Amino acid sequence: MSQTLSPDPVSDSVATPFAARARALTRVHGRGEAAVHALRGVDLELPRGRFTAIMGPSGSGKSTLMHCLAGLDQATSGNVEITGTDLSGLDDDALTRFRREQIGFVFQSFNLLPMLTAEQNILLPFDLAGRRLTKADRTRLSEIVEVLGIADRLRHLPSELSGGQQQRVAIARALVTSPALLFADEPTGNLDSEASAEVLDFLRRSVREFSQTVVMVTHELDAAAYADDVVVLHDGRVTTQLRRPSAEQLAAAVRGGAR
Ligand SMILES: Nc1ncnc2c1ncn2[C@@H]1O[C@H](COP(=O)(O)OP(=O)(O)OP(=O)(O)O)[C@@H](O)[C@H]1O
Repeated sequence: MSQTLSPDPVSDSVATPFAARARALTRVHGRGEAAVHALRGVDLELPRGRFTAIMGPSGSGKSTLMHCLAGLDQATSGNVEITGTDLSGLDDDALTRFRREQIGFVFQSFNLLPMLTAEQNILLPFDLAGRRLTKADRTRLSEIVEVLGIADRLRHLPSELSGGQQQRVAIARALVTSPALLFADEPTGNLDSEASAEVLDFLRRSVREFSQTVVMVTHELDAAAYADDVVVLHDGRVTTQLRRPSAEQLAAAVRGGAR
């Protein structure tokens, strides 16, 4: 496919070079003897327009970190800034609105609504926001579905699509509103290797071709190899940050454990 997506302006790109920033982030689940320290003081800066993978063993805090960064979970202490906005300063309604406008999500289980067509699923964020589609939105939609190779599947229900196609619909839904950040939680966990490669390749293209910022949680070394940066967690702490690591560096960092 030769088509490229046109860049969207990022509103305050001059003001903050980081799409997301966490400072001294802690998250404790439960209390007293049952308390689980899922994050133990995470400092992290995620630059705009890059593809970052978050890796680490099971239970190391990857999902908790992603949920705190995305405003789906509240940190016990510390703070998260997304495009310069401190999430702790927002009340519930403002946080919901902020998430809807600034953040896209892709989940392992696709999370498409089964009774809606692919196109209706992709346009759901506009319905939820009570927003009518502009001409520019329509143009962006056509570009995205063309690049994702699902233009001829828009009238189909999710049950009529393969797993890879369903995940591409989910990615289109996450991208259609031009979010400042796209979070992907094990996006290839339910896909075979061919469909995984397609999905990862598209996530990478969305970063290269229209400056999307993507943060992906994965435990697969092959998936992390598509990222520009890799953040490795062990026991609730960032133990390593790597820029375009080799497969060997990556494997060693994930095996490595806390230092
Ligand atoms: N709601 C919760 N209540 C209690 N403990 C929790 C809760 N959510 C997560 N935890 C604990 O926090 C720690 C970090 O969990 P988290 O799901 O963030 O890790 P993860 O690296 O994403 O793991 P996995 O790769 O298995 O999904 C784990 O010990 C987990 O059991």
